[in-house]
Amino acid sequence: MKSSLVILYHRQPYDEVIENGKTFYRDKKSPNGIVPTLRSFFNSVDKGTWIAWRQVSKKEQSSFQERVQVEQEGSNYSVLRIPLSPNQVKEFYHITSKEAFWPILHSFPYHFTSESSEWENFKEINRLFAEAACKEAADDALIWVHDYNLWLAPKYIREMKPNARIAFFHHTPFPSVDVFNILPWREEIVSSLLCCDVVGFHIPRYAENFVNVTRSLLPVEVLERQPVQGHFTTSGTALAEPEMVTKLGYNGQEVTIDAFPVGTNPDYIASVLATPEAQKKYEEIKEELHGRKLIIAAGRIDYVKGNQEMLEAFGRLLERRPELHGKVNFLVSCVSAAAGMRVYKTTQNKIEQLVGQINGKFARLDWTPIILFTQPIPFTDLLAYYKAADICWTTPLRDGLNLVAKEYISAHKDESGVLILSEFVGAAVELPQALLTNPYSVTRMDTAIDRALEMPEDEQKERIEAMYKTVSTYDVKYWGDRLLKVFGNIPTK
Ligand SMILES: Nc1ncnc2c1ncn2[C@@H]1O[C@H](COP(=O)(O)OP(=O)(O)O)[C@@H](O)[C@H]1O
Ligand SMILES: O=P(O)(O)OC[C@@H](CO)O[C@H]1O[C@H](CO)[C@@H](O)[C@H](O)[C@H]1O
Repeated sequence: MKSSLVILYHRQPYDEVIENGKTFYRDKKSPNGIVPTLRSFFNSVDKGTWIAWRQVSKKEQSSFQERVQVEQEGSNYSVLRIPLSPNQVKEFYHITSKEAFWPILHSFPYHFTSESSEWENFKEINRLFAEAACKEAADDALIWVHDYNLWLAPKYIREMKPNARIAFFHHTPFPSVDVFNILPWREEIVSSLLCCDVVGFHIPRYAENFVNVTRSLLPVEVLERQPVQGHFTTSGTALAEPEMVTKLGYNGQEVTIDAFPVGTNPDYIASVLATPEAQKKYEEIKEELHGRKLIIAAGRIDYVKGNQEMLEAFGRLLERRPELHGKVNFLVSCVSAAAGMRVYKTTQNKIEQLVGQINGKFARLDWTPIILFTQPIPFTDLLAYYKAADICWTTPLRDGLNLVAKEYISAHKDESGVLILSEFVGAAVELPQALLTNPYSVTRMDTAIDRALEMPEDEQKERIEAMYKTVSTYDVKYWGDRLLKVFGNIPTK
């Protein structure tokens, strides 16, 4: 049966685990903000298909099962898997996506290398995704493509299905025009995105950057420009934007440009925290702290996440304020998102070296300042750590949005807590009540952690309350509905 909603995202929505020869589909362990978002989204639609890749070795080919039916958390959808060889995956994701696109998307041009990239392989995999989508989609279906790994899918879909309804959501930052245009394949990428009916970004700044790139390369027409609406900060912080282009014309296609940041699910977070398991974990954490303050930083191992700068700031804090010795713990949960990422090895080594240096310098028999977790934390436990943490320190150098920040706020509803947030993450223009800081500045980082440690309880509660109102209004359902409204007639539950 054809599907009314076809989602294309390169990862599968679960971890495949083989036990005693049987395959089980378990919740994903490694950090990734898109998978839980899209899984929540599927809870509100009736049927649908998620197209992803799955690595299939030669000996697995004969038994490979293309389609998996997912029935969990009240949702019922199928996952259509595109079989890729280990080499195709390596070239598509670990190298081309992570060593060429990723540094440019996050404005690290000196990390960029295209020599090892396989553009033809990238094109072929995008074409396979497009072919699968066109086969799966009903004539009036919404085909929603996610993130940079599938930049070329819209072009192929438009060629195969001229009347298809195509949307694209860009989960990472979209950099300024002089950074993006470093990519040798820039024209092909933006002309593919201009085949969409809607191209969505987290925040207006990314949307404006995209429009500037299209105008620098192609004869696009600006059809509509509007003042930035809604809850976004429009000036006074690094990623603020007062107005944005909302409609472009190119090659006979009218393209709606929209900014709607991914949300989290505060009610679900509250329900998990209310379970006996979460409450038990929370009590254990508080007991092990013996009254010490807890700072948490959670996320993936990635140079864009700024863990090195945060650890260096924490080291300066202990140097500057000996009265804090024995009084504060810094829990750094820094997980490798996937195996085979050679770009992140250097970052992981640096983090481990810094943790060792700082602990070696300041630890006592009864106090180890930094606790480093390099394994994924089960979501229930992670929420308990958020709840127990007095401060959440989230200062990436760049980050598309950063759902960790929104999850921490959700876990602190009606309570005190402090969020230190980088100005260079998408969420910063949604959450002006966070302690916004510039992770590129030593002084600003030091000031931020000092202020966080000294913030009066009532001020903490006031800020958390205001931020909770934002994350609970602009939650993951709001995000999904925003697009469904544009396309109408997608059967929802
Ligand atoms: N140590 C960890 N173990 C398991 N999940 C984690 C860990 N740290 C973060 N996460 C989860 O990973 C996701 C990270 O999303 P986000 O902050 O948007 O960054 P990104 O999508 O770039 O990884 C969040 O949903 C968070 O719950
Ligand atoms: O598969 P990856 O590691 O390339 O994906 C990175 C992606 C999913 O983890 O992260 C982006 O999407 C998140 C959800 O929109 C966003 O919060 C995050 O900032 C982005 O890095």
